[in-house]
Amino acid sequence: MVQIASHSGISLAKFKLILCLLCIFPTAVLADIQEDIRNAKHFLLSSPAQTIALLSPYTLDSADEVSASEQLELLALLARAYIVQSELQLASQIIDQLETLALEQKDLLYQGIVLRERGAILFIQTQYGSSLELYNLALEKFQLINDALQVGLTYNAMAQSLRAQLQYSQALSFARKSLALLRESGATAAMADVLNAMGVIFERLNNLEESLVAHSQAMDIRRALNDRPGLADSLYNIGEIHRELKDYASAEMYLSESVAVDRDLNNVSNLAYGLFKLADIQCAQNKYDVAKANGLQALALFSRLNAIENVVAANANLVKLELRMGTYTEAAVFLSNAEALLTNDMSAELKFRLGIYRAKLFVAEGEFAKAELILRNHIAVQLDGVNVELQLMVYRMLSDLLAQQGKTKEALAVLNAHNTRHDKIMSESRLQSIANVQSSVDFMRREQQLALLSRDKDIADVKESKRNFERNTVVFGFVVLFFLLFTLFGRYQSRRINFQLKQQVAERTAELEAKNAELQRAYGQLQAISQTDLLTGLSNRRFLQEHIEHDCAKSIRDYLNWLQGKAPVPNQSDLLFFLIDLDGFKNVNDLNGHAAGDLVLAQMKNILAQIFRETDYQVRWGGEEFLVVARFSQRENAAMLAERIRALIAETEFDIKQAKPLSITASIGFSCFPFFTDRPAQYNWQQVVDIADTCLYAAKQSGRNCWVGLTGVEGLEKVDTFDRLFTEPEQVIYEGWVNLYTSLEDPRSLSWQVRSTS
Ligand SMILES: Nc1nc2c(ncn2[C@@H]2O[C@H](COP(=O)(O)OP(=O)(O)OP(=O)(O)O)[C@@H](O)[C@H]2O)c(=O)[nH]1
Repeated sequence: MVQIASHSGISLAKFKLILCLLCIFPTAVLADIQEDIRNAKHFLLSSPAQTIALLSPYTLDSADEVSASEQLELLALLARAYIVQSELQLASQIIDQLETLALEQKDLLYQGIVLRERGAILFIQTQYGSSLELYNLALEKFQLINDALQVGLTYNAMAQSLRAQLQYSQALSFARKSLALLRESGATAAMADVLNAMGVIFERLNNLEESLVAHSQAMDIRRALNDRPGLADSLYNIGEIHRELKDYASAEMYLSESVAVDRDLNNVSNLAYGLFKLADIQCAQNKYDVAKANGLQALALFSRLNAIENVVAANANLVKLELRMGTYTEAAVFLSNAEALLTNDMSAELKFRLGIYRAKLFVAEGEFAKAELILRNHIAVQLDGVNVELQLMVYRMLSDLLAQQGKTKEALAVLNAHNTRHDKIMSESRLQSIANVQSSVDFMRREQQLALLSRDKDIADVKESKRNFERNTVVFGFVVLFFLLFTLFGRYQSRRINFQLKQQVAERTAELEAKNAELQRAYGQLQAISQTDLLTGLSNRRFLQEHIEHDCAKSIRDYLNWLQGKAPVPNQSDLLFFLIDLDGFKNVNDLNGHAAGDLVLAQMKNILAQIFRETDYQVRWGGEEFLVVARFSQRENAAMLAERIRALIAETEFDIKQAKPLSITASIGFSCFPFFTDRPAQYNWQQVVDIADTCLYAAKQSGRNCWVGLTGVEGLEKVDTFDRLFTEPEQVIYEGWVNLYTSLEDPRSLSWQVRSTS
């Protein structure tokens, strides 16, 4: 199965080219390295020589453009390739380089790989215990970096080591762990290798059915991956199991396919082994012709490969075949060929077998003594490593031979020796079992140590996660605090904005209210202006018309309440209407100028203010005529007020901005609303003004500087005398419909103007 490694000419040329490119195009070199590593991996199992050829140039000192990680990867690949090729010395040298670099780089992965590959070398050197220790150390490294794939691969290596130490159940347990991890890592090809190893272990445990299952699973994977060399291996292994199960037909079928694949692959070595086994199986089925043909082909191939021991073994099988066929001459030829090539360093069992065949031939030829000598030598040597069955068979052959010669006693002695040997072998087997148990205990102890390590790691992990939790809690706390502060800040901002907004709204509202008030004021002013006489500052007619109706209504209400018995006699419910007209005003203008007349008129406000309340209506009724309404007063006060007006005007010295002040008099006519207190709504306020006006006229007619007033008399028949007041006032006064008031000493001197009704 081993191929001879050689550096191909192409690779060396490539190496030189790389050295050139290293100086000129470092990036191109890097690309080449990557490609070479990829190709090297590809060839690793099918053609490790190719892997070595591709990667060796990079291990030289001059190749310093190679990065540390690439150097680690290619050294590991190279080491593996040398191990596959069984070039253990070279492999060790590469592993030393790999170790130096891995330690330098503090790279746990490659430190683990170094340990595992050293373990692999020890395994090949059959130092299984030591290899297992190294695998354990490698395992620790891979567990530290939590690399499931590498742990899986290492478990498989450990399984093989344990299998070699005949600790099959432990081996199986590791193989299963390996399988689970590799499945988890998706390393399908490696899984096939483990299944293959499991198949072998089951075979050793004599659990051939399980072995078949494992090998079949490996075969399925390899078929799916189109791994032809792997498929050939699986087919070979399955064939072997069937052979052990003595299901030769199936064994023949699988081995035939294995042979076909190897023939396709031109894998001469494997083909030779396949044909060798196939021949043996066909021999067991008594298919001597095909068996011989295949056996001869195997012999030819082994010869071509110069695999001398295998050539001897192939000859030995042909001897067995010929012996079974009874063709002793051919058997003798093959046996002579084998014996001619046999050397001391060859397998003890092979030598043993050849001895047995030679003895058989001697027996066939009647050369009993020679046969006996060989058999006795075989018994004396009792070679280790020789198949037990073969060893015991020698006893039986010798016993038979002696019995055949009538040497019954000796035959019995040999049989006894056979039994002793049998017992010894059994006892050795027991000792081996004890050794296995001891080894198992050692393993268990190691596993316990691993479990402790793992527990310590778990505790450390828990502590770490506690620390992480605490740290995360603090971080979380900060995050929460941040959000809290953020929310509070948001609220503060929102409140601030709201406050500003409220403030702005309040300001705007205040502004609006101020504007409104201003507007109201302006409107009031406008209204006041529109209802004020500009010259005198007194109200105008419009003002009176606006307000007087409301007062009249109240007055009427008050009197009606009294009349209806709802209230006592009203004493503050009369509206006293005074019409004041300046006397001879035309003369004022004429004599002093219009401006002087204006000055006189303007000073009337001050005079009226001295007599009337602010709430009374003081109106410039027109020209030099004024109307004053004393509101909610008593009609009994009217005459007194009229007199006060007259007197004050008469005694006032009007400043007309001339040398001398001006004196003037006024005539006053007055009346009251309601005119009749017991029929308050009979005359409206305009009618009352008309009555006052007729009174004023009478005062004018009666000499001026005096006053005249008329009020209705209550308790009379409700007769309308209004028109008559203008047409025949004196008659009405006389009839007693009205009360007459005047400042004239003799009311009879009053001169009434009589108007016609229209
Ligand atoms: N300076 C001035 N004179 C005015 C104003 N309004 C009216 N007059 C004048 O007042 C005078 C009123 O004259 P008349 O109606 O004849 O009455 P009088 O001269 O006062 O005579 P009697 O009323 O009969 O006493 C007119 O000459 C008008 O021009 C005014 O606002 N300013």
